[in-house]
Amino acid sequence: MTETTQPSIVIATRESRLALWQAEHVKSLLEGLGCTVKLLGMTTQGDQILDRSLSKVGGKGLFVKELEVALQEGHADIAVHSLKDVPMDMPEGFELACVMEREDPRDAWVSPQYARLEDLPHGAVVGTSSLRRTVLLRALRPDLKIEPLRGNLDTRLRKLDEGQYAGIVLAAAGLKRLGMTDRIRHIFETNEMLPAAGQGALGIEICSNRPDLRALLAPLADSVSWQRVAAERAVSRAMGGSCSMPLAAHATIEGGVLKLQAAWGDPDGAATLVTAAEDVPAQDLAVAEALGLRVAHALQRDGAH
Ligand SMILES: NCc1[nH]cc(CCC(=O)O)c1CC(=O)O
Repeated sequence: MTETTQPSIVIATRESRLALWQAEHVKSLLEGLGCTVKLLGMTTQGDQILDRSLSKVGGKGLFVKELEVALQEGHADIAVHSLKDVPMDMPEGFELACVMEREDPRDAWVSPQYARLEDLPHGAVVGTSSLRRTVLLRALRPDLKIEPLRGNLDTRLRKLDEGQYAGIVLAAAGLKRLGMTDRIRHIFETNEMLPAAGQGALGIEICSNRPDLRALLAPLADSVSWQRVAAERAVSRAMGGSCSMPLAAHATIEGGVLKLQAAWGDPDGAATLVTAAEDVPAQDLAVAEALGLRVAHALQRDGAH
């Protein structure tokens, strides 16, 4: 009799509540495919450095480096990431094996007192450390005082509850995943606040020398989400994107049309935004990435740098 061994997978994950939820989510999907799955929790530099803004200390890579080392050394097989936190170009030897079905990509307004941004008194303090959210907030309400807010979701909500801010802006996806939709007062439409490339989407990273995992993970991929995110990430890549750049990119696929919008704001300048939008018939990842490049060039032509 032949014995079939079930694949056994170790997931490297950060230990914030959101990261653990995301890893557990992938774990249960993989178990549904017959795998045995364990989590390997770890702390990254991005989790430890909380007193400085990420754009100053080295950016997105800080949240993924330790996980990649665990993959490389064989302590884990896959890493689950919020794609928003994953650098545009993976380091040599690593790849994105799949992009999964996307949560709501939009930003949420969270405030105990004020239902809408419009309700804030003149000069109110709003918390965010995201340059993108800062320039977009400034475009909506130039009078607001934007102050830094770092830390995981629970830390940010605690700081809000301590009264340091009139309100804060967070990704709707994180709040929804953690069952905290009751904290959301308003979800910004994408024309009010254009989301970050990849926001709300999860990706699974593997070492490129593990084609077995590529095949195993294929059923978890969502083609529509992947094309949208590929277009958005191509804008960031072409702009030299890191989180020290105030850049927004958001794609949709409706009626077979891939539509991409992007915005760039001068971090030190006035409340003016450079925007660009284009669409193409949705086809594959290559078409999505080419669209991203065109939109990035349109931004650059109009003054983004
Ligand atoms: N930068 C932290 C981060 N990375 C991903 C999310 C939200 C979840 C997601 O985008 O999938 C968040 C929190 C936030 O921006 O409010």
